[in-house]
Amino acid sequence: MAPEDRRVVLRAEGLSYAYEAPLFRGVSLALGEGEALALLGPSGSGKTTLLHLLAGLLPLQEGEVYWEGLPIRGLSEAALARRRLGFLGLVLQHHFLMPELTALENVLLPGYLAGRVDRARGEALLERVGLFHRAGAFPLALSGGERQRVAVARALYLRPRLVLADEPTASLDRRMAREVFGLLLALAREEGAALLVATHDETLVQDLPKLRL
Ligand SMILES: Nc1ncnc2c1ncn2[C@@H]1O[C@H](COP(=O)(O)OP(=O)(O)OP(=O)(O)O)[C@@H](O)[C@H]1O
Repeated sequence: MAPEDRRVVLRAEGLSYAYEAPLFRGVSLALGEGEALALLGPSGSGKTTLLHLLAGLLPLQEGEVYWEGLPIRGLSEAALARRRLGFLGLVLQHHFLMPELTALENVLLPGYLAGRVDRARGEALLERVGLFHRAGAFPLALSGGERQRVAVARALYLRPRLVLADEPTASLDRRMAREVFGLLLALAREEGAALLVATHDETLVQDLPKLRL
């Protein structure tokens, strides 16, 4: 690994993707420690597809993705899953919380998968997103904004180097969208995680560098 790659958390070179027809061509990007980048584009432009390629959830067609300098092409599903655990946090449009687990248990869930359960860390994150008092609540009893805040806390729990967020506030009203978005940005910055966030709402990302599809 070249020294300059150590601080580049995520790099993509010449990504092209087609389903039946070409979707995007030659997309390249680089994200350093603690940097944030907004991914913009109209509905159907391929934002979700690009995030899935960067997350190693969809096989690459053309181009390469590097996680901290390591090319992910050719890694097995098992190797990808193992590396993803400590490297990547995901926040999706739908919260994907487990309904049978409490808010705190949902935050701790990646810890169970990684064999690193730290209740105090989970509680501190819940407190940071303003939900310590809801730690024992089940997702059904939470508002949409509260669920997304739990999802943000869960994504940061394992101290990922990279957070990928796909329209994390699309299901929320304006005020709540601003609040959740602000928390996501602040938490990623505090934790030193690189953040790539796809959104169709330019007003949320005025201050961020932008990549347009
Ligand atoms: N598995 C698939 N098979 C075929 N076409 C697909 C598949 N997944 C997505 N597409 C098509 O690729 C295009 C891009 O989809 P994608 O979800 O990546 O875009 P997007 O920019 O995230 O859109 P949105 O903002 O509406 O979520 C769409 O036209 C979609 O119908």
